Amino acid sequence: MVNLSPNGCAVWVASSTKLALTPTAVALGKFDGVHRGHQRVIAPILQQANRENREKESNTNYIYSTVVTFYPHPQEFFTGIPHALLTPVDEKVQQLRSLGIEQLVLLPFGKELSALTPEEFVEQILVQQLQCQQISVGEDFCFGKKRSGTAKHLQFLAAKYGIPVTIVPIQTHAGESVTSTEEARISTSLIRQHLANGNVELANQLLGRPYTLIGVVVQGQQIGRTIGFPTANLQLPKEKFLPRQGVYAVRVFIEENQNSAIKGVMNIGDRPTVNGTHPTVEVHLLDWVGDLYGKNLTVQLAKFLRPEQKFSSLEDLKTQIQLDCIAAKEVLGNEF
Ligand SMILES: Cc1cc2nc3c(=O)[nH]c(=O)nc-3n(C[C@H](O)[C@H](O)[C@H](O)COP(=O)(O)O)c2cc1C
Ligand SMILES: Nc1ncnc2c1ncn2[C@@H]1O[C@H](COP(=O)(O)OP(=O)(O)O)[C@@H](O)[C@H]1O
Repeated sequence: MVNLSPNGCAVWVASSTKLALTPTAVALGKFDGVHRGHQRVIAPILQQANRENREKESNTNYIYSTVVTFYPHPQEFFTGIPHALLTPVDEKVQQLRSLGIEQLVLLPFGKELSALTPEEFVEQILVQQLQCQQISVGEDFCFGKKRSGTAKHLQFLAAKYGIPVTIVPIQTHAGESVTSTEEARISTSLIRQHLANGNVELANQLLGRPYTLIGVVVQGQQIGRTIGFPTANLQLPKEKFLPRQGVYAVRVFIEENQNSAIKGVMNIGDRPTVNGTHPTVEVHLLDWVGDLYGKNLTVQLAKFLRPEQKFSSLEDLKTQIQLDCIAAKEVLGNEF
């Protein structure tokens, strides 16, 4: 599968090593979120691939900058419980493409792969199948049966094949409440925690970009237009991690218009005022009129404004949404 960007650069997505383009310079990990820490792990293989490629005259030895990850998420395989993701596959591909990665290899994570010893993983997957020339991992990377292989172990095993391994130190951030290195560690779980608490600004800092929801607009109950606030209802990938329920100030991009942001307010919740039964994600675009059904929206979260409430009338809900729009304009006002 090839995923093309608007400027024509492509990411080759291989659902098994058999379909991978080789030889490779590999960054190994789960990379959910493609956050600032992940970006540091990915950087060395971009440099390596570029250097090697410039030196090579013929295409036969072209080294593909490749992210190798596991699918489904190993936690899902071990617990049997669906694991929500900050970046489902399509969004991960988008992020990797913007970093300059050429290939994403999804290793099917199951009984077979999880039973490989570290030695077997290196020999079969990295050396034989991916023809790896260079590897980069985070300091806390674990691999192989029962997670028995460490980054240092990988370095030792790969050296036998002459493959250099870069071990990237854990990236930390300096937050106000941070008291230990562990608390300061930039991690997918810390970002999830901030999002679950509505701390969007902190999550965005750790990601190195705004947390984003990408989905297609579907029909709702058609009540929005009757109160003067039509809302585009988003259908998201089922595994997408949702932040705290409530109302947010957001920036919205319609389809391919990635350069023109529209201010908006978003509600994530069950809509108790209209006796909603399931959570929905809906966005009202400020000072904007048009048809969005079937369109793809990219919604960047800027700030959590308030929790969802049950109002005694639609009129009260409308008054509150008017206040939400004012609050959102204040948050987003000077930015575009
Ligand atoms: C900014 C904003 C804030 C909202 N806040 C609430 C809320 O606090 N409580 C609630 O029950 N519904 C809330 N909603 C959801 C509305 O109930 C919903 O948009 C309305 O019922 C229209 O739904 P429809 O798109 O299915 O027609 C909010 C929607 C928006 C856009
Ligand atoms: N400013 C706007 N923000 C969001 N959607 C809008 C806006 N103006 C028009 N629309 C259109 O109105 C639809 C939402 O109207 P609404 O009455 O809430 O219906 P539904 O319940 O189907 O979402 C959107 O899907 C979009 O096509």
